[in-house]
Amino acid sequence: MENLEMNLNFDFHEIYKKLGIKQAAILVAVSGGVDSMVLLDLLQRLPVTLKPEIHVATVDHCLRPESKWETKYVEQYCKKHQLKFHTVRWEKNDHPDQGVEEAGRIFRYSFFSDIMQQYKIKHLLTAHHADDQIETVLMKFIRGGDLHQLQGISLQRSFMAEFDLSRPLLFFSKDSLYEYANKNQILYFEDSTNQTDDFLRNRLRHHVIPTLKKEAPNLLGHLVSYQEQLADLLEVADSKIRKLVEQLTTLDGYLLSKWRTLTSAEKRASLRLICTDNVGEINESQLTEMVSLLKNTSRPQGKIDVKGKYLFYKSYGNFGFRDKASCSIKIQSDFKRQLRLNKWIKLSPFEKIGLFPVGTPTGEDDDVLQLSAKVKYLDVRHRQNGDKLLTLAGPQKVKKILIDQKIPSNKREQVWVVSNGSHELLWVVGHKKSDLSRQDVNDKIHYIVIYRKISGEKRLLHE
Ligand SMILES: Nc1ncnc2c1ncn2[C@@H]1O[C@H](COP(=O)(O)OP(=O)(O)OP(=O)(O)O)[C@@H](O)[C@H]1O
Repeated sequence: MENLEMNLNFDFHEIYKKLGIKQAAILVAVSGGVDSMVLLDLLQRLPVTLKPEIHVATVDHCLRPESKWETKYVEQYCKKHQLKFHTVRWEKNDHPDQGVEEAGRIFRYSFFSDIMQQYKIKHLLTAHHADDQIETVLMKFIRGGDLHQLQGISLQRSFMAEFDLSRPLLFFSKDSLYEYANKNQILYFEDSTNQTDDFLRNRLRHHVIPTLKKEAPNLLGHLVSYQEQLADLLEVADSKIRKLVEQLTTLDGYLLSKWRTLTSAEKRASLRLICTDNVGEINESQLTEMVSLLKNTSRPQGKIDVKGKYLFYKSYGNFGFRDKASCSIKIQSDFKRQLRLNKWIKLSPFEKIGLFPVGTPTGEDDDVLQLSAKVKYLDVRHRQNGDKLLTLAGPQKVKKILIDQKIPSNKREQVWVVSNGSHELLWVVGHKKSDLSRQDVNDKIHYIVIYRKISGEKRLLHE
């Protein structure tokens, strides 16, 4: 017993030193259970050179009748030991869709961050210990998911960007914490819900972990060693994969031709990271589906529904993700306006088109179609089936022009055209002009049609 206490104290000092907190103010998350009460005791025994200014935070989740007495006990303890105490009651679940455990956790950490902001505290300490670590890793293993999660609970990580969260008891077993508490007559509460088998964590704690520990008394040592190896490998691999993804990235998504030059493992790993960056974690079978879509050279376009919210698309040279909501914004397909001399027509908040006499000044970025006096009627509308562009060589199918220019199918519908009132077009705006409109073909140019994009700044001035 004597040894144990000595060890716990000594190791705790060493670990605390490594955390780099020194004498700064800290917030300790204390539930009143054995783990956090032992942590509080150990913190107060730190040598003066390390001893921080201790604030304590306790959330009364109001889920058990006894929780208010536990909170009261922590408050009295703090008063006796001259520690600053903060508490709050959780009376309303703001995240009912999350499940009570998760919603409680969100509330707890948001309370901690409020206190930390108010008192300018940078460091939060919780009492997670080695058995929590084993339970967490087994739970991740059972539920499946991203390999990074098998690294489990870390000794220290950043928290809400501006703070850090440290778990100095992470290498101590729960048994050693009980022994320490009993030896030092530390009073603590047992959470009655911990005895039930209602939660996966409890089932692992009561039935699985004791059996594993019997087979491997140094279970935690093995776990720590695996986690260290995994952390090293992931750090090296992650930075390499990140570089690959950067090389694939363009303004329009990711470059398919470059992705196809990668090895099989690089293909999957880079795609996995692209998914995480854009839509969060995805399952491996969906990743396989995406890989085969990208590898399929006979289909230049394709899409896959992801999580009901996104579309993973391949479109000629690019691939990437789109929000389904933004893809489903329907264009007004029956839009049709006659072009009248000296009048602009607003096509969208970002673009307009107008018919003007030749000689009208145009801007550098304007797209201009020249017309002879023979033109009697002109309208502007979206592309329709059967549209053909008039050319000297005969009519050309608009669909073919757009496919040849590798315009993705969802963008093809949005293309504007200028027609003479039939399916015969003079201009597929932004893509191809009828050569019948060119100066060398027509006797004399009388009119010009100007297509102008309105930039954000100009748009504001217009509105
Ligand atoms: N009601 C509470 N008030 C203050 N701190 C708490 C409370 N409950 C738990 N904590 C802190 O969180 C640590 C982990 O507790 P527990 O394992 O019950 O929570 P968890 O929700 O499983 O974990 P996590 O908070 O990391 O998500 C405790 O050691 C303690 O420091």
